[in-house]
Amino acid sequence: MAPRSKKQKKNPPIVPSSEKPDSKRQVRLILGTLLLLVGAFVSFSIISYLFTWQSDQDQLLSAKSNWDFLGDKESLITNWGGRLGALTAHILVYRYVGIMALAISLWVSMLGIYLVYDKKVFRLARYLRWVCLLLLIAAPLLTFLLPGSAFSWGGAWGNESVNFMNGLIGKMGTGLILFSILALTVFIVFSLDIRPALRKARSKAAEMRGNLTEALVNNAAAKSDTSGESHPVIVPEPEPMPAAPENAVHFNGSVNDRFAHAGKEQAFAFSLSEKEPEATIPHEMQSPENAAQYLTEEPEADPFESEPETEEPETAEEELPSEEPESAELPEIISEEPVQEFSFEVKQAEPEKVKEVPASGHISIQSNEPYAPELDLPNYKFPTLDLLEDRAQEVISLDKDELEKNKTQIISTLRSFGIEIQRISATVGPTVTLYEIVPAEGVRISKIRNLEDDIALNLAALGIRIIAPIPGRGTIGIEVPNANKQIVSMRALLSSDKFVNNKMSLPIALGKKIDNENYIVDLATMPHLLMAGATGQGKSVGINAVLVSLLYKKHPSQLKFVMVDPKKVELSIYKTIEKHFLAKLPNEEDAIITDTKKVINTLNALCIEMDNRYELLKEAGTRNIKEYNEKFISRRLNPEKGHKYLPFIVLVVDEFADLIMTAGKEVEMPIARLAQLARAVGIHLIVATQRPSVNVITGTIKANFPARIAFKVSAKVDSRTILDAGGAEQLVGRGDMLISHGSELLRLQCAFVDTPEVEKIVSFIGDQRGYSSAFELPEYIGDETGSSTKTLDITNRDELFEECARMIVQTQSGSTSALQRRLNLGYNRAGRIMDQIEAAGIVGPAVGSKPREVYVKTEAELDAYL
Ligand SMILES: Nc1ncnc2c1ncn2[C@@H]1O[C@H](COP(=O)(O)OP(=O)(O)OP(=O)(O)O)[C@@H](O)[C@H]1O
Repeated sequence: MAPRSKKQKKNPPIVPSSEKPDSKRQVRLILGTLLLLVGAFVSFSIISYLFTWQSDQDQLLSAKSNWDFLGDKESLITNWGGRLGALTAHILVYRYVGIMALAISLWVSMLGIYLVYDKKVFRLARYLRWVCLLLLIAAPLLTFLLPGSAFSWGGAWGNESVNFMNGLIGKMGTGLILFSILALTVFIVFSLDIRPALRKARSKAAEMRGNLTEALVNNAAAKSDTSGESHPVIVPEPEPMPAAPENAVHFNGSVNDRFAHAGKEQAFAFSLSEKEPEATIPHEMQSPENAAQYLTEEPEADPFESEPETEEPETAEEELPSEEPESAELPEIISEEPVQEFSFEVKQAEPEKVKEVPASGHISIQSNEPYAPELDLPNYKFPTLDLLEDRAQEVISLDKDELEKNKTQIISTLRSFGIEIQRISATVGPTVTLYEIVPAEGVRISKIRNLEDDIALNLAALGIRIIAPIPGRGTIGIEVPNANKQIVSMRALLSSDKFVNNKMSLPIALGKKIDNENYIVDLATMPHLLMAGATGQGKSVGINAVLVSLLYKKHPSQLKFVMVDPKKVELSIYKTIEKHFLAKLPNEEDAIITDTKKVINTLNALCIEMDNRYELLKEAGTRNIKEYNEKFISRRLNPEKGHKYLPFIVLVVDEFADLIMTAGKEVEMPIARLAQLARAVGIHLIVATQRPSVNVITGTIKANFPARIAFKVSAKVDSRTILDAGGAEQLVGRGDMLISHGSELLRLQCAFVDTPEVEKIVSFIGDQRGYSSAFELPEYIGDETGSSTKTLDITNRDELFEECARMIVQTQSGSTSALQRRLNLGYNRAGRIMDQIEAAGIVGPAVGSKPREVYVKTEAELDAYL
């Protein structure tokens, strides 16, 4: 057959690879593997880019060059393909052809597979045509259809071509042209499919014609029968199947019709034979078997098939339906054209696949892998215990003489006031020893309580505290400071089982109780901490103990600190861990806030963060941060709807009195609001002050800080201000403290951690790879302070603010994506500038994906405004 010989010319028989020169095969194999890997990597990176572009784009665009970006070890890239993946996807998608770049990478993978297998697994030439067509048409179409989208669906090509066409023929014209091209393409593609359908329709018409003829003939015969006359019946040509082979090739449906109806519907066969008079193989079509054989050979003659497949005849033979002329599978089976059409459908399905893969890969809902926030910094190492001093040797042995002396003195003192006791026992703590007495029957406790000062005077010791009675013990306690005080080792606390193996959200090792039990509590349940005490009594050490505990237990992705240090020296040591653990306002230089004005903005930003978090919790149907994060980790929340893993935020204010003195209500109000509400959303406060007066620790503050720590204070009234009870004035200093938590009042010796140790810990953390910048708090644009706040905002504006505002006024389109494209800005920066432009009243609020309304109509108006 002519077509067969043509094919043989086109595709010489495949030489088994073993017969080929080895080196050639090896080169193909290596090249194929390389292409396959490159294609897979680029596809993977592009899919990832769909989800990670927002966070990576700023860094990509701010890098001086691509090489700089690739070499920047500090940059924190979220693309699954790392820096190279992010850059490749960015170039292909953003700078060139948009999401259609995926078609290129898939094609490269196919080419790789082809080279590796050494045979035509895919129809590469045809697919290449498709890729080109997609790149040309789909990119502008996507840009046209998604005009306000921040994501560059059509890439630079899509944007430029649509912009050009918009300018040239307007939006309507662009739409018309694009859709016409689309319709034309679809028509060209589908025209291959229309012909079998047309053929089928024709054959149906012919069949009907045949039936009609037959009916007429029968009718005529019946009439002649009734009239008694006998006329010869003229029936159209009786040849069963006069179809031409070309016909069989191009119009398979009708061919099958033909052999299915062969012998039954002569008129049908006849009608076809009329159209294809040069029929040469009608006999081959007489049986389905023959027809199958015949048909399987036909594709080779298909003039539309540029790359006939060697495997296809087998498939055709397997799938050939024997009787069903209208089988939907028929085109696939017997002709190349339908295969071509089918492959088109597959290609259409490819973008769907792309949609699915990211959905499962990124959007939590479909992935089974729990989300791990630690993967932000997978190589982060927690500080080691050897960074802390080993103070185990400093444990002071119990002085029996001292104990005996104190016991005798207590008994004789009480006796001198007419108080007899039944029993006395002692518990030796790190700083004080607790003597517990059981008074003789009939002794009134109030009598002992009233004698507190006299007993202390008689014992001639500083720091005596009488607890009458000890709640829940039925005894009266007398705390007497030890002559030799023991330093509570932070290292011992942090290595204790209670600290290492607890399930607390924010465990803090505060110190040791009198009975030497480690006091480790969960800051999340406290939920805020107020620390007060006279200067030099151990407040800073206390804050360091809390911060160090958290640093030893939490990963940077789980915890952020907002540090306020009006004294400028206490917390500055933590600057080293800015990129790991600190949070700050956008565009703010220092993460440790020392300026009162900035403190107000920061506190208000925290309130915004709190409100935002409440919104997220509400949307997620959760009641607190724990439930929310659990839901997020188990991938039941969609990050595309703004859900994200929420780290705990701990606000540390070192000198609260100073802030209240300078800013008063402006500071007190947000602090009170945060203290009241922020607990559920994981924002906790640690506020310290050395002036525990009532105008600093106001009723509002006190009411919202159930956990309060008092170091030694100078007067009983201060102790009452802090704890609502006396006792803090009796403390001995150097970390000796009272903690009031709920109804409990406990005496603790604070764990000691020295500044050099903290320095070692923070530099251990700071030396590791961190985030690209500190955790960003929401921007706060003050409005209560009127013009002064506005002036402050102007100074904080992005340097491209004016340029962007001008561009928006010129184009009269408040589109963030346009800012991104034209000024080569990252998503976040463009969004921030747009917010500033909105705050300046130049554009209106965001309305879905549409551009914002522009309020300023002319440049002159804008100049006047600026
Ligand atoms: N827990 C402790 N164990 C042992 N010594 C301590 C402890 N806490 C504090 N000290 C001693 O007390 C000194 C002063 O402590 P710290 O600097 O914490 O006081 P402060 O209350 O912060 O003072 P200021 O308000 O003036 O900064 C420390 O240098 C240390 O020697």
